[in-house]
Amino acid sequence: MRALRHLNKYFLKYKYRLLIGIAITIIARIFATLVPTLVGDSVDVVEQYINKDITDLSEVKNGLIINILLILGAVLISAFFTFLMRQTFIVVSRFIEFDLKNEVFQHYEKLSLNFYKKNRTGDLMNRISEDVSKVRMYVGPAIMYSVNTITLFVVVIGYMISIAPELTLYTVTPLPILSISIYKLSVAIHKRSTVVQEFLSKLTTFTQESFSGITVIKAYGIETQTHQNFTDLSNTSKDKNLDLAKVQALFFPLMVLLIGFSNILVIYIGGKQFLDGTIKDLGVIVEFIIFVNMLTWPVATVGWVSSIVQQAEASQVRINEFLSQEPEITNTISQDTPIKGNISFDNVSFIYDDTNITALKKVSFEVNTGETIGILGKTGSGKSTILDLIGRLYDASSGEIRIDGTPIRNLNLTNLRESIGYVPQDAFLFSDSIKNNIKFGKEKATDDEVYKASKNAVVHDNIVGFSKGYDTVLGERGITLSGGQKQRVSIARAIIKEPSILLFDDCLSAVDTETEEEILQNLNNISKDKTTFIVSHRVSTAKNADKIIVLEDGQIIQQGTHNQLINTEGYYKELYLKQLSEKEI
Ligand SMILES: Nc1ncnc2c1ncn2[C@@H]1O[C@H](COP(=O)(O)OP(=O)(O)OP(=O)(O)O)[C@@H](O)[C@H]1O
Repeated sequence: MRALRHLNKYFLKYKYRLLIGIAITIIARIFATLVPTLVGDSVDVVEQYINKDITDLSEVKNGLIINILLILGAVLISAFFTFLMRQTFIVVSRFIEFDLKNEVFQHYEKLSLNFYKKNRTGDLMNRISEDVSKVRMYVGPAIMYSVNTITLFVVVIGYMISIAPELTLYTVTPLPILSISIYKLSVAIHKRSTVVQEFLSKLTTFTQESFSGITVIKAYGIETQTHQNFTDLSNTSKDKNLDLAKVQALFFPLMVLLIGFSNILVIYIGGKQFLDGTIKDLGVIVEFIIFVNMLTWPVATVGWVSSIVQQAEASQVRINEFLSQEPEITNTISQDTPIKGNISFDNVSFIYDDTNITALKKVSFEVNTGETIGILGKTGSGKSTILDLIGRLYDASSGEIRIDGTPIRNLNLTNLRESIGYVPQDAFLFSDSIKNNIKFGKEKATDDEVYKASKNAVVHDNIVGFSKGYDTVLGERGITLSGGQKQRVSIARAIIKEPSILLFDDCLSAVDTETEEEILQNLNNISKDKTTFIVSHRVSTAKNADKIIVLEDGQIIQQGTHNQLINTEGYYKELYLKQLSEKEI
């Protein structure tokens, strides 16, 4: 139960609704317990007529009609309050489910990239949907049935003892057996449903990955193999589901068996006591039979509820496991720290802790506001890592990164991220309209601003060429756009933000050299008062930069301007000559 304590804050938040729910439940149960008493009274009236204690038939009829009307009234009132009971408890459970999902989602968002590398998307999705649903069963049905059972027990057993204590004892004896059996069954159900849950997780992950990577699957023609893998996985999942169904199938027969046993006891013991005169009225036996049936479901729910609580506990443990993860990168500075964009790296090294790869080794350089820096180097040399460190997606392992003279960790993280326009290597577009994808960089941007940014990113003409123009909705990952179009929409998204720092990570790789030239000219105008980083594999992209650094194995091996570097023997000159000859070809 320790993990479930996490939910106490929500119980506190909805305490008034819960208290009202408890009051409603008590009222509903009191009216429900009137029914057996009234049925018993009706039997007594008939018995008295048969025994000739009452001789007037119309008196019997009147008595019965009044009882029937009272029963109808009690049933209606009880039904109405039962409806309100469900409305209260189940509605609260839906509120808590909503709150918890939001809490988990917001926490996911705060967690650093390392967390996403260690945990699979399918697992993240399952904890926020399946696990939260299991927890809802605890905050809703489990609590509702517990309050219901306790109320019914106190009211019904109290009343039964008051009219026939010995018969009560015999009648309720099988009930704990029912409760324990249902509990044992529920534990077995829980064990099997945990396995079912694991397979559901695997199936979700498999499906999600298959359809995210559908292009690769189709391109390699491995649909049959993928389908076979899916079939194998879902076959195992089906077997586990069947195992579960077998145990679940025992639930109701077991209940019916034990109810039947209690009924036989009431009839046998009650009948004997009626014959020896311990029980005066036949109506008592009828009342008891109805009471036993009334108690059976609540007693069964004791076992069922304990299993729900166990499952909720297991799910909450999984949820808490993620909630307790501290974001590695946090905002510790509350005051605003406006950012101009003078950036310096001082002996910065960085090791990816999951792979232990040293991506940067003692890197030092400086860029000032208004300057553009080009970063070149072989693949895996650490170029993207430099950009990631500027956006504080990771913190440097050693050395110091300063922005406007302040160590990056001492800057307000929100201000820092707000002042960065980042275009990643792998442009990610959301399944939304092109316009909204661009406005993602500036939510309140006007249409004119969107057009201006698109024109600067040289993608406007492409967009207006689509039949729905800027309202064209992109598929998942923007698959309706070409690689170069995606990159340019992604550039428009960054520049519409008008940030003080622009980070372009090899984002012109899928664009032809002519368009690249046009974009670079536009960027030149836009970035006059900004600090711009251009990571590239092409000399043509970086040649106009104020400064160029060349990386190899995480170290700066060359730096200078284009003119300086083409006149110096080394990687840059070789690359330049190679790419120049390719262009001539
Ligand atoms: N998220 C990560 N987790 C672990 N290691 C990583 C991660 N990202 C990059 N690396 C490793 O760090 C090194 C530097 O990678 P980085 O992406 O910075 O290189 P790059 O120069 O941008 O390469 P490319 O030109 O191919 O984009 C590489 O050896 C890479 O394998």
